[in-house]
Amino acid sequence: MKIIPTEIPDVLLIEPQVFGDARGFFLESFNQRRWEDMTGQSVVFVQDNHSRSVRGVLRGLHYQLPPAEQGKLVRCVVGRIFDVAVDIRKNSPTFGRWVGRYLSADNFRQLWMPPGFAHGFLVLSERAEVLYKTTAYYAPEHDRAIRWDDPELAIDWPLDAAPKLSEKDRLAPPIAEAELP
Ligand SMILES: Cc1cn([C@H]2C[C@H](O)[C@@H](COP(=O)(O)OP(=O)(O)O[C@H]3O[C@@H](C)C(=O)[C@@H](O)[C@H]3O)O2)c(=O)[nH]c1=O
Repeated sequence: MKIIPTEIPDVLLIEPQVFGDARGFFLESFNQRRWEDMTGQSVVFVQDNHSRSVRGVLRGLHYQLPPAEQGKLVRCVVGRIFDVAVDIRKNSPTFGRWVGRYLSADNFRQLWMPPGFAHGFLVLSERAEVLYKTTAYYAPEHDRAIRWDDPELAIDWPLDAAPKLSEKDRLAPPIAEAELP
């Protein structure tokens, strides 16, 4: 497992070791002891999520307010996505900044964002299946969204057409009007 820092120190790109052979491949998608040794942080995941989306779907930017804030470890096991983490911690020196990385079934990369980040992704393949572990349970009453195309965030989504959004995401406010953690 390799940990690659990003422009935002708390957001990490993770490359698991992949053991390929004539049958296919094997990898450890998460190993708590190795994670703690390599990041120096302890983490407890309580929920695993799995979504499938078609090309052009954009889910996000989502987060949960305290006491239900979620750290997320995200990977894409079918297809390819552009995955984004936005720092929405009001007192953070990187508040409002974002990290975007391509995650795919071919590169096996994972993106880690701690609690205090909004998360979203754009699907770049015909279909994509995204799996992510979270450090807190889903809590609909604390669930919030920020608009994906907020000019203040200026996320450089690799889009060639208008994205397909949920109703909730279409109506999401800009960060300046959002209730933040
Ligand atoms: C997120 C979530 C949704 N649901 C239900 C609620 C709803 O009926 C249905 C679809 O929910 P949503 O429209 O919120 O799903 P989605 O737009 O995929 O929401 C997800 O987006 C990505 C970007 C994230 O980071 C996640 O944390 C989550 O917010 O699934 C759960 O039961 N548990 C969950 O953890």
